[in-house]
Amino acid sequence: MATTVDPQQATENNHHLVKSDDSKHPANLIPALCRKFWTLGWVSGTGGGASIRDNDLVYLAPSGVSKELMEPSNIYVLSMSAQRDPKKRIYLRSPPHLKPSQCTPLFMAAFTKRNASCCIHTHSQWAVLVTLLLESQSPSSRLFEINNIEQIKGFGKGFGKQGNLGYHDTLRIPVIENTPHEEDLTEYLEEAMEQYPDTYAVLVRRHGVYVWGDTVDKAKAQAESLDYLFQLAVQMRKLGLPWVSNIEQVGPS
Ligand SMILES: CSCCC(=O)C(=O)COP(=O)(O)O
Ligand SMILES: [Zn+2]
Repeated sequence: MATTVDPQQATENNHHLVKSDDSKHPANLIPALCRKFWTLGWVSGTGGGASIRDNDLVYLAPSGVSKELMEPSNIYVLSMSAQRDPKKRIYLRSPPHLKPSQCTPLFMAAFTKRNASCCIHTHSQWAVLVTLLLESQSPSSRLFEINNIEQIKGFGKGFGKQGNLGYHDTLRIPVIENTPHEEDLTEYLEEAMEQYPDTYAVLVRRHGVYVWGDTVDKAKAQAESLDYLFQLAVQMRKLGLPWVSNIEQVGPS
Protein backbone atom coordinates (compact mmCIF):
# COMPACT_ATOMS: atom_id res chain seq x y z
CA MET A 1 0.00 0.00 0.00
CA ALA A 2 1.46 3.42 -0.99
CA THR A 3 2.30 5.87 1.80
CA THR A 4 2.87 8.91 -0.43
CA VAL A 5 0.02 11.37 -0.28
CA ASP A 6 -1.04 13.98 -2.80
CA PRO A 7 -1.69 17.50 -1.41
CA GLN A 8 -5.42 17.40 -2.19
CA GLN A 9 -5.89 14.20 -0.16
CA ALA A 10 -3.69 15.58 2.63
CA THR A 11 -6.03 18.55 3.08
CA GLU A 12 -8.85 16.05 3.53
CA ASN A 13 -6.88 14.45 6.39
CA ASN A 14 -6.10 11.48 4.15
CA HIS A 15 -9.61 10.11 4.44
CA HIS A 16 -8.82 7.77 1.52
CA LEU A 17 -6.55 5.77 3.89
CA VAL A 18 -9.57 4.57 5.88
CA LYS A 19 -12.16 4.37 3.09
CA SER A 20 -12.54 1.00 1.41
CA ASP A 21 -15.29 -1.37 0.29
CA ASP A 22 -13.08 -4.31 1.28
CA SER A 23 -14.24 -5.82 4.58
CA LYS A 24 -10.63 -6.99 5.17
CA HIS A 25 -9.23 -3.46 4.96
CA PRO A 26 -7.73 -2.63 8.42
CA ALA A 27 -9.97 0.43 8.84
CA ASN A 28 -13.02 -1.83 8.41
CA LEU A 29 -11.56 -4.82 10.24
CA ILE A 30 -10.61 -3.02 13.50
CA PRO A 31 -14.20 -1.83 14.19
CA ALA A 32 -15.57 -5.26 13.15
CA LEU A 33 -13.14 -7.11 15.45
CA CYS A 34 -13.86 -4.74 18.34
CA ARG A 35 -17.61 -5.34 17.95
CA LYS A 36 -16.94 -9.07 18.28
CA PHE A 37 -14.55 -8.55 21.21
CA TRP A 38 -17.13 -6.42 23.03
CA THR A 39 -19.56 -9.37 22.98
CA LEU A 40 -16.83 -11.43 24.68
CA GLY A 41 -16.29 -8.81 27.42
CA TRP A 42 -12.80 -8.03 26.12
CA VAL A 43 -13.25 -4.31 25.34
CA SER A 44 -16.00 -3.16 27.73
CA GLY A 45 -16.21 0.42 28.93
CA THR A 46 -13.68 1.75 26.38
CA GLY A 47 -10.88 -0.56 27.66
CA GLY A 48 -8.81 -2.77 25.38
CA GLY A 49 -8.63 -2.57 21.60
CA ALA A 50 -6.79 -3.75 18.52
CA SER A 51 -4.33 -2.44 15.98
CA ILE A 52 -3.36 -3.73 12.53
CA ARG A 53 -0.16 -3.20 10.52
CA ASP A 54 -0.25 -3.45 6.73
CA ASN A 55 3.40 -3.28 5.62
CA ASP A 56 4.49 0.23 6.65
CA LEU A 57 1.05 1.50 7.65
CA VAL A 58 -0.35 1.08 11.17
CA TYR A 59 -4.07 1.47 11.88
CA LEU A 60 -5.12 2.42 15.42
CA ALA A 61 -8.27 3.15 17.37
CA PRO A 62 -8.90 6.41 19.20
CA SER A 63 -8.54 6.57 22.99
CA GLY A 64 -11.41 6.52 25.43
CA VAL A 65 -14.17 5.69 22.96
CA SER A 66 -16.64 2.80 23.03
CA LYS A 67 -14.59 0.41 20.94
CA GLU A 68 -17.65 -1.49 19.73
CA LEU A 69 -19.17 1.69 18.26
CA MET A 70 -16.11 2.82 16.29
CA GLU A 71 -16.36 3.55 12.58
CA PRO A 72 -13.63 3.38 9.92
CA SER A 73 -13.52 7.20 9.82
CA ASN A 74 -12.43 7.18 13.51
CA ILE A 75 -9.25 5.22 12.74
CA TYR A 76 -5.76 6.75 13.02
CA VAL A 77 -3.06 5.86 10.49
CA LEU A 78 0.69 6.22 10.83
CA SER A 79 3.67 5.25 8.74
CA MET A 80 6.23 3.19 10.69
CA SER A 81 9.15 4.41 8.57
CA ALA A 82 8.20 8.06 9.18
CA GLN A 83 8.50 7.74 12.98
CA ARG A 84 11.61 9.37 14.45
CA ASP A 85 10.64 9.94 18.09
CA PRO A 86 8.20 7.60 19.91
CA LYS A 87 7.21 10.55 22.12
CA LYS A 88 6.23 12.63 19.07
CA ARG A 89 4.28 10.38 16.76
CA ILE A 90 3.53 11.61 13.28
CA TYR A 91 0.12 10.53 11.96
CA LEU A 92 -0.88 10.38 8.32
CA ARG A 93 -4.47 10.54 9.45
CA SER A 94 -5.77 11.95 12.77
CA PRO A 95 -9.55 12.00 13.17
CA PRO A 96 -10.69 15.39 14.54
CA HIS A 97 -11.53 15.81 18.25
CA LEU A 98 -9.99 12.46 19.22
CA LYS A 99 -6.71 11.20 20.72
CA PRO A 100 -4.86 8.04 19.61
CA SER A 101 -5.15 4.97 21.84
CA GLN A 102 -2.95 4.93 24.94
CA CYS A 103 -2.03 1.40 23.84
CA THR A 104 -0.21 2.78 20.75
CA PRO A 105 3.39 2.28 22.05
CA LEU A 106 2.55 -1.28 23.14
CA PHE A 107 1.04 -2.13 19.76
CA MET A 108 4.11 -0.56 18.12
CA ALA A 109 6.38 -2.80 20.22
CA ALA A 110 4.64 -5.89 18.79
CA PHE A 111 5.05 -4.51 15.24
CA THR A 112 8.66 -3.35 15.52
CA LYS A 113 10.12 -6.03 17.83
CA ARG A 114 8.12 -9.05 16.65
CA ASN A 115 7.15 -8.02 13.13
CA ALA A 116 3.52 -8.71 14.09
CA SER A 117 0.68 -7.66 11.78
CA CYS A 118 -1.97 -7.41 14.46
CA CYS A 119 -1.97 -6.80 18.20
CA ILE A 120 -5.04 -7.26 20.40
CA HIS A 121 -5.40 -5.90 23.94
CA THR A 122 -8.20 -7.36 26.07
CA HIS A 123 -9.52 -6.56 29.52
CA SER A 124 -10.96 -10.07 29.76
CA GLN A 125 -11.90 -10.96 33.32
CA TRP A 126 -10.37 -14.43 32.76
CA ALA A 127 -6.99 -12.84 32.03
CA VAL A 128 -7.31 -10.60 35.10
CA LEU A 129 -8.30 -13.57 37.30
CA VAL A 130 -5.28 -15.58 36.15
CA THR A 131 -2.97 -12.68 37.09
CA LEU A 132 -4.64 -12.56 40.52
CA LEU A 133 -4.12 -16.30 41.01
CA LEU A 134 -0.45 -15.79 40.12
CA GLU A 135 -0.03 -12.78 42.40
CA SER A 136 1.63 -14.83 45.14
CA GLN A 137 4.44 -15.93 42.78
CA SER A 138 7.91 -14.61 43.56
CA PRO A 139 8.99 -11.67 41.33
CA SER A 140 11.45 -13.89 39.47
CA SER A 141 8.76 -16.32 38.29
CA ARG A 142 5.94 -14.18 37.02
CA LEU A 143 4.68 -16.68 34.52
CA PHE A 144 1.46 -18.43 33.52
CA GLU A 145 2.24 -22.01 32.45
CA ILE A 146 -0.08 -24.71 31.16
CA ASN A 147 0.36 -27.98 29.26
CA ASN A 148 -1.46 -31.11 28.13
CA ILE A 149 -4.52 -29.20 26.92
CA GLU A 150 -5.58 -29.48 23.25
CA GLN A 151 -6.15 -25.73 22.79
CA ILE A 152 -2.40 -25.10 23.25
CA LYS A 153 -2.12 -26.18 19.60
CA GLY A 154 -3.73 -22.82 18.75
CA PHE A 155 -0.34 -21.11 19.34
CA GLY A 156 2.65 -20.64 17.11
CA LYS A 157 5.99 -22.03 18.34
CA GLY A 158 7.49 -18.57 18.50
CA PHE A 159 8.89 -15.58 16.64
CA GLY A 160 10.56 -16.73 13.41
CA LYS A 161 9.69 -20.39 14.06
CA GLN A 162 7.52 -22.55 11.82
CA GLY A 163 4.49 -24.48 13.08
CA ASN A 164 2.43 -24.57 16.24
CA LEU A 165 2.94 -25.88 19.75
CA GLY A 166 2.00 -29.51 20.38
CA TYR A 167 -0.37 -30.93 22.98
CA HIS A 168 2.49 -31.86 25.33
CA ASP A 169 4.33 -28.55 24.95
CA THR A 170 4.13 -26.05 27.80
CA LEU A 171 2.67 -22.66 26.91
CA ARG A 172 4.36 -19.88 28.89
CA ILE A 173 2.94 -16.36 29.15
CA PRO A 174 4.90 -13.75 31.17
CA VAL A 175 3.12 -11.41 33.57
CA ILE A 176 4.11 -7.76 34.05
CA GLU A 177 2.90 -5.43 36.79
CA ASN A 178 0.32 -2.77 35.95
CA THR A 179 1.29 0.91 35.83
CA PRO A 180 -0.89 3.99 36.42
CA HIS A 181 -0.62 4.96 32.73
CA GLU A 182 -1.01 2.40 29.93
CA GLU A 183 1.93 3.76 27.89
CA ASP A 184 4.29 3.22 30.87
CA LEU A 185 3.76 -0.53 30.42
CA THR A 186 5.81 -0.41 27.21
CA GLU A 187 9.29 -0.87 28.71
CA TYR A 188 8.08 -3.83 30.81
CA LEU A 189 6.31 -5.41 27.82
CA GLU A 190 9.52 -5.06 25.79
CA GLU A 191 11.56 -6.60 28.64
CA ALA A 192 9.16 -9.54 28.77
CA MET A 193 9.53 -9.97 24.98
CA GLU A 194 13.32 -10.10 25.42
CA GLN A 195 13.12 -12.56 28.29
CA TYR A 196 10.56 -14.81 26.54
CA PRO A 197 11.38 -14.36 22.83
CA ASP A 198 8.89 -17.06 21.79
CA THR A 199 5.90 -15.57 23.54
CA TYR A 200 2.98 -14.17 21.54
CA ALA A 201 1.36 -12.61 24.60
CA VAL A 202 2.05 -10.73 27.81
CA LEU A 203 -0.36 -10.62 30.75
CA VAL A 204 -0.71 -7.36 32.70
CA ARG A 205 -1.49 -7.82 36.40
CA ARG A 206 -5.07 -6.80 37.37
CA HIS A 207 -5.50 -5.30 33.89
CA GLY A 208 -5.63 -7.77 30.95
CA VAL A 209 -3.46 -9.18 28.20
CA TYR A 210 -1.68 -8.13 24.99
CA VAL A 211 -1.67 -10.79 22.24
CA TRP A 212 -0.16 -10.48 18.77
CA GLY A 213 0.27 -12.55 15.65
CA ASP A 214 2.01 -12.73 12.28
CA THR A 215 -1.39 -12.15 10.63
CA VAL A 216 -4.75 -10.79 11.79
CA ASP A 217 -6.22 -14.32 11.71
CA LYS A 218 -3.35 -15.71 13.81
CA ALA A 219 -3.59 -12.88 16.37
CA LYS A 220 -7.34 -13.47 16.68
CA ALA A 221 -6.94 -17.27 16.98
CA GLN A 222 -4.22 -16.86 19.63
CA ALA A 223 -6.29 -14.33 21.59
CA GLU A 224 -9.28 -16.69 21.51
CA SER A 225 -7.18 -19.74 22.45
CA LEU A 226 -5.63 -17.83 25.31
CA ASP A 227 -8.95 -16.66 26.68
CA TYR A 228 -10.19 -20.26 26.52
CA LEU A 229 -7.10 -21.41 28.46
CA PHE A 230 -7.42 -18.61 31.05
CA GLN A 231 -11.05 -19.53 31.65
CA LEU A 232 -10.15 -23.21 31.90
CA ALA A 233 -7.25 -22.41 34.27
CA VAL A 234 -9.54 -20.52 36.65
CA GLN A 235 -11.98 -23.45 36.72
CA MET A 236 -9.11 -25.95 37.17
CA ARG A 237 -7.78 -23.96 40.13
CA LYS A 238 -11.26 -24.01 41.73
CA LEU A 239 -11.27 -27.82 41.37
CA GLY A 240 -7.75 -28.08 42.77
CA LEU A 241 -6.37 -29.34 39.44
CA PRO A 242 -2.80 -28.39 38.42
CA TRP A 243 -2.17 -26.32 35.26
CA VAL A 244 1.06 -28.20 34.52
CA SER A 245 1.10 -31.99 34.64
CA ASN A 246 3.74 -34.49 33.56
CA ILE A 247 1.59 -36.82 31.47
CA GLU A 248 4.00 -39.00 29.51
CA GLN A 249 4.07 -38.58 25.76
CA VAL A 250 2.85 -41.76 24.06
CA GLY A 251 3.52 -42.21 20.35
CA PRO A 252 4.15 -39.37 17.88
CA SER A 253 3.03 -35.87 19.00
C1 LIG B 1 -11.18 1.80 31.20
S1 LIG B 1 -9.96 1.80 29.98
C2 LIG B 1 -8.47 2.39 30.67
C3 LIG B 1 -7.37 2.48 29.63
C4 LIG B 1 -6.99 1.11 29.13
O1 LIG B 1 -6.54 0.27 29.90
C5 LIG B 1 -7.18 0.72 27.74
O2 LIG B 1 -6.84 -0.37 27.37
C6 LIG B 1 -7.83 1.61 26.73
O3 LIG B 1 -7.02 2.58 26.28
P1 LIG B 1 -7.51 3.52 25.07
O4 LIG B 1 -6.61 4.70 25.14
O5 LIG B 1 -7.35 2.70 23.79
O6 LIG B 1 -8.96 3.86 25.27
ZN1 LIG C 1 -5.87 -1.62 28.90
